[in-house]
Amino acid sequence: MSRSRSHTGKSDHQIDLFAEDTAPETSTMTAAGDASIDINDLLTSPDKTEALLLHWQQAEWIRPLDVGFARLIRELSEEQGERPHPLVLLLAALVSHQVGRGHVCVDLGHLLADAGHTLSLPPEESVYEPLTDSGTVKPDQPKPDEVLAFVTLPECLSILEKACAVSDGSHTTPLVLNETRLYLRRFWRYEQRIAEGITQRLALPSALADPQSGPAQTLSGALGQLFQSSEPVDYQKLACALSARNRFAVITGGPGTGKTTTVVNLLAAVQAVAGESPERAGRKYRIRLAAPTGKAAARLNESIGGAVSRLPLAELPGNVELGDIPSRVTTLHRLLGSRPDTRKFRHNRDNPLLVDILVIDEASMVDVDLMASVFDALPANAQLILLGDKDQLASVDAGAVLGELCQRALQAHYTQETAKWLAAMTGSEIPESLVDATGQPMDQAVAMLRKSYRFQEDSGIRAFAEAVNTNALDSAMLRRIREAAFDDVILLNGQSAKPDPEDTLDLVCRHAITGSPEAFRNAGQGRHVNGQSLPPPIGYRHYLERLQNHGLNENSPREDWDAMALQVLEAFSDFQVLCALRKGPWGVEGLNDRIARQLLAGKLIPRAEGWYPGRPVLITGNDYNLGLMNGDIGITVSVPWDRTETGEPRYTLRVAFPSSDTPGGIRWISPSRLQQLETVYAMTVHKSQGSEFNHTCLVLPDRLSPVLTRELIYTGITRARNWFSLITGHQDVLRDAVGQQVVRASGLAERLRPD
Ligand SMILES: Nc1ncnc2c1ncn2[C@@H]1O[C@H](COP(=O)(O)OP(=O)(O)OP(=O)(O)O)[C@@H](O)[C@H]1O
Repeated sequence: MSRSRSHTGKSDHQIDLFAEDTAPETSTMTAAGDASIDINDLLTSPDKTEALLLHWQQAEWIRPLDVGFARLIRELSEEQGERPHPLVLLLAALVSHQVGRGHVCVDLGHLLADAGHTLSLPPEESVYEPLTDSGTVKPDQPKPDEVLAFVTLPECLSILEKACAVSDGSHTTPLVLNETRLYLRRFWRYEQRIAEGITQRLALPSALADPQSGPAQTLSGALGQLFQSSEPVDYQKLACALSARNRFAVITGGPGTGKTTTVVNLLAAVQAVAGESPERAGRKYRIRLAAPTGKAAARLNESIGGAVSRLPLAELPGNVELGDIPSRVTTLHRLLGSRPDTRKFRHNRDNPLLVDILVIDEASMVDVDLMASVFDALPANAQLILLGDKDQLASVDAGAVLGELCQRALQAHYTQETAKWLAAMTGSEIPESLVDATGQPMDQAVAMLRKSYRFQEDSGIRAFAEAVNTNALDSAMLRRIREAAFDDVILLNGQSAKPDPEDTLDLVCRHAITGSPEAFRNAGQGRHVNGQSLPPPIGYRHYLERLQNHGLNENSPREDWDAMALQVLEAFSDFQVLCALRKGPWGVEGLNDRIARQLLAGKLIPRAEGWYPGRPVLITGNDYNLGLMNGDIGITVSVPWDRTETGEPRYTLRVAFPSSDTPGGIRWISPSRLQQLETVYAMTVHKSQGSEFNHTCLVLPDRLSPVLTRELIYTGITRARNWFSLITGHQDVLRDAVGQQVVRASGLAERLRPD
């Protein structure tokens, strides 16, 4: 068992993983009192491993929660009369750490091959200037790759298999080992419930399977009416057909590829099939639409109404009426019936939703926990359709469900049988490149939309997003952006490779106020979109001036205040600064502070701290009492509705939020009632998911960090509807970030593969 192998070139270590059986128990070590730790010794006793974990906790490499979980495993093992192997404790803390970083599990093969990279430990604050003197990364700190350097996969698996805290899931243990993946039990269950929900649905027979059957003929007829494209392959029509056939389906596509349009057509088509079905006796399907956040739900609400009103209902079979196609979108939490202080929902296996078809938009934001709850709440034969952009950032919490389900979407991998069926339903041949005789069941339920209808062929936003997404960001593209060769994209400080940080941050503030129309091609003048002339890009001055000059007074009726607040909220959503980080001068905190001070200097706001008229706020946690959801945005307004002791009107501050119940309505909430919020002149790209802004400015810091990834840059760019500006603290950061991809450890794709 003894290993002697130099892995860093610095020293040779010998660790015997089983030495703990004979090693004398030393007194408990505390990280505080132990400056240097002998790497050879770390996996020889639970105490020493715990001391190592405490060191990592003190260095803020791992969370107290991770150490606490390892302790819990130790206690549980000892209660069962087992002295836990130190490696089990170490891995318990590391799995917990990985879950905190969005992974569903730890792949032990990857971990042992490259622990530093797999765990992102030590945390890389910067690759340009290593923070050796910052106090965060201590040179004498034993690193995970050093500690795990002599552990082999077979040894590791053998130790885990013997541990009483670990099982294959067949009985209740806090850790589950599935092949080489180690899970916290809860997350293993989430993944299992999702995989079961999908597999069970994919196996259900479809009344549409025979192209000659009545229902299939109705579907084909309805699709013919709904899609009149002259393209050789209409991918929207194909997606509709595929999703109609399956009780579980995924439609993925980039911005403006017509996900909403497709799903509205799909719902009309399936209602036509229901209307013609003798078994259903004309009874239509009960359909619900949901999105993971209030913001995403509101956006879909806006776009779906238009798409529904354009449906050629009179031309469809099955007497489809407007009321058969839902146009109200709810949040997933509201749909499932969330309850304060518990993760459990009102709707579950025992109390399923009354629904035949559920459509979830922006599904990339749904984590494994919520997705498992969706499957729990759905009746066994209900249809689930996920919509989203597979290339966007994954959910904030653990998992990357949509991304994993769409791993093979680009090449489709449709079997001959699927391709033939699709050709029969849509009337067009499926390209050979999308056909694969070895296609898997999951492949037959995924459709990718490939043409953007929102962005014109010459759109810079579209070209830039595509270049980022395909890792094809070359100097020619960057030059075009820097020189305003596109109408809609500008790199504002592209002249210098490493501009002065203070100058750059000042530039962000000036840009945030005006939107810098002069920097865009033709100063942003003369653009037309869908035949309408587009106003030039704007910044925050626009909404603040609108608020300052509202012209209302004590005698103005409440409806006028509501209408004004709505206009101000709309004006605010015309522009948004996005950034990658939370802390530091380039993060949300630093930029919010700096932009507020600049707005104060420009007399656009009366104060830069605390509550003041014009302060925009982002809700950061669900508040069921107030009916506010994480991601909701409100603007602070001074209103004359309170009275002084003498009965005179007194101006006080209220925060105006768009009403989630009444379209166009406003909820006025006193600042003191708001619990979890932050100022939102700057917002993280993560928080911006599900939102879209007329003009988006993405600020990248002056150094690379692990959060700066291709998915983050792509998500940032695709939040822009008409104008996109980029400001970067270091030009290499953009290139390097595009080279980093998010890979989340999970076993979902593996579980969906047939044995
Ligand atoms: N087949 C089509 N032919 C012409 N225009 C289309 C077609 N499909 C969609 N559009 C138009 O393209 C725009 C974007 O469509 P839609 O909102 O359905 O896309 P989306 O993928 O849902 O967008 P988002 O990225 O905002 O989620 C809309 O103006 C829509 O009317």
